[in-house]
Amino acid sequence: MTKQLSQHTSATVETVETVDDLAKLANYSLMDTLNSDPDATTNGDDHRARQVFSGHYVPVKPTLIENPEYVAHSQRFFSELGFADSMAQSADFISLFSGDISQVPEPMRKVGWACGYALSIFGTEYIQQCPFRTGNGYGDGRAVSVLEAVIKGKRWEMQLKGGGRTPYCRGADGRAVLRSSVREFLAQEHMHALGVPTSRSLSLYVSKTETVQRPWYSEGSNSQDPDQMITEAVAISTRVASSFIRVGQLELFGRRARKQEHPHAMAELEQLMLHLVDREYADAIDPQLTNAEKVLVLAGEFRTRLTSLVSNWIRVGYCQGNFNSDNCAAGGFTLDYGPFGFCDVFNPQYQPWTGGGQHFAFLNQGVAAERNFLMFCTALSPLLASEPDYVDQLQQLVNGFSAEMQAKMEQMWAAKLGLGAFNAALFDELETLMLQTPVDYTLFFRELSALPDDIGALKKSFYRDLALAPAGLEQRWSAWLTQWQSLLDSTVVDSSEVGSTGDTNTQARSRDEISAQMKAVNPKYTLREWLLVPAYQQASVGNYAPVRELQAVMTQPYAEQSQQVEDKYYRTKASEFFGVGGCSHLSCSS
Ligand SMILES: Nc1ncnc2c1ncn2[C@@H]1O[C@H](COP(=O)(O)OP(=O)(O)OP(=O)(O)O)[C@@H](O)[C@H]1O
Ligand SMILES: [Mg+2]
Repeated sequence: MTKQLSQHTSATVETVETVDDLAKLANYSLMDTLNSDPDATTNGDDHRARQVFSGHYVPVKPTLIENPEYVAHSQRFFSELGFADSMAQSADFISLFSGDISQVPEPMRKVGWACGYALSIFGTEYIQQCPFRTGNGYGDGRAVSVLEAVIKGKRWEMQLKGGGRTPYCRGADGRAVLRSSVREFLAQEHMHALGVPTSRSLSLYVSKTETVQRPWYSEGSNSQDPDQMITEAVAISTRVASSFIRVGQLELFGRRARKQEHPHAMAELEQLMLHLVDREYADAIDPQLTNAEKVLVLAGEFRTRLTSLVSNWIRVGYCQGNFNSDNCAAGGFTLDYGPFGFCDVFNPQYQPWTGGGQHFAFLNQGVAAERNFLMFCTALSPLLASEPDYVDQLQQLVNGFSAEMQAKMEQMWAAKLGLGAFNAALFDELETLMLQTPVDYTLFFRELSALPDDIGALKKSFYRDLALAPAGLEQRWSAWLTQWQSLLDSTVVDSSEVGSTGDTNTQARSRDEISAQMKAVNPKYTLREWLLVPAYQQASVGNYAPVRELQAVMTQPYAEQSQQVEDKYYRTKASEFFGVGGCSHLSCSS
């Protein structure tokens, strides 16, 4: 069954100026090394919702959006890839990334692929979401990968979101609307600029003529659920990552292997594991190891990445909202910006998605990650069936997750506070004060990063006038600040811990250094929902300037930027936005 891993034989192209240049870099490792659904047509024309019983992928042709119009591309990512900016508005590039791959030059292929995956919610296996009640009809319902390329020595997979129906569409339209595409497009590049691992944004095109209906909120509605159907333009955003393998995908193959659903089930699980190692963990896993050894190292590496991912999310105020196993990338980066949100008010229970439940709330994300890690290990455990010692070691990794998560969280809080070590008493009092006041999470930590002498400057982040707050709150804030200042003064920090200089010498820091270190971990600008709403609303009437302005601001989230930018974007959430559907909470994201 195992096919030869494809070699990185693509040509080297310094600057990619045309789709012809890009085609020269094509190198399809997934299609060439993994198994295609044996029931699928090879031309990818079969878009019916159906069960897919085996194979790692289904060949699928995307369905183009009619009359595509350029909305935005990521200049930064283009530059990292060596792509000429002009390409984003060239006819052949627009065609390709708005879903028409019928004309792509060789060796690019005129067929893309979609993958099946399973779903677990907070550690419970589900098959109910599959229309056939088997799990065989669930997967990329509207995500279609169209290219893999080795660019500057690194392999990238390019995936259209909203690229039309696939066999996993479950009767839905396979489309994404402009609103959700703008959100995901901006969020991915913002997250990258925040220093948090993520899939990246390449491009965003909207159809000038094709629309679909979606439930949504009427203007100013306070309803939890959408109260009307609206007509929205369809769009295709292209996201790019080293792979799109999800924990849920390993689970689909793990479940099949566990239940011996077909003769190749175990081999397919093993192939997928090796493919994951090749795509995401090649630097960390010695190819000479046995497969069972690889599984253990893989799990340890994934645990390290996942715990650091979640502590980073919390550092920047991000709540994924729907952290199911199928939205958890096995490479340990952020994937699927659906009902996500960047918090305004600090609230451990913050959860923008009305359907999400508290288990995916802001400060519960570490526990949700632990459940996904458990499902990751459960999925791989059939590969250790003949190695009881290894099963035990895998279990140890699961048992140790929460301690590693806790350690990463403490490191992160210490860095946000400019301290070399976590101080539980100081943090507990701060958390209580932040909740009681309440405070704006981003503004608070950024103001603190200026090392204020008194609490005056911090009040910019308070959602309540302390004069109207319970007696004693102001004094407690002052006492907290004094205690923090004295810890700061007495602290020496290993500068490598905050990731700024790489210098491992322990040294005393000047106030300027402390402030600079804090500003490097406490962003000034985050992509709050009330900033996104006007941007996608304007985009829906053909004005893309606000999207591009937001993109420019949010791709430099730690920079001070101009006074004008500060006045507009460095603010607490206005009172009229609280409780508003589509702004303070969301139901669906598609
Ligand atoms: N309009 C649609 N047509 C077909 N399938 C859809 C549509 N919207 C969502 N799905 C599928 O439903 C499942 C759950 O949706 P979810 O909101 O997690 O995904 P998504 O945002 O489309 O996906 P992704 O995880 O790929 O970013 C996914 O498998 C997705 O492909
Ligand atoms: Mg998803």
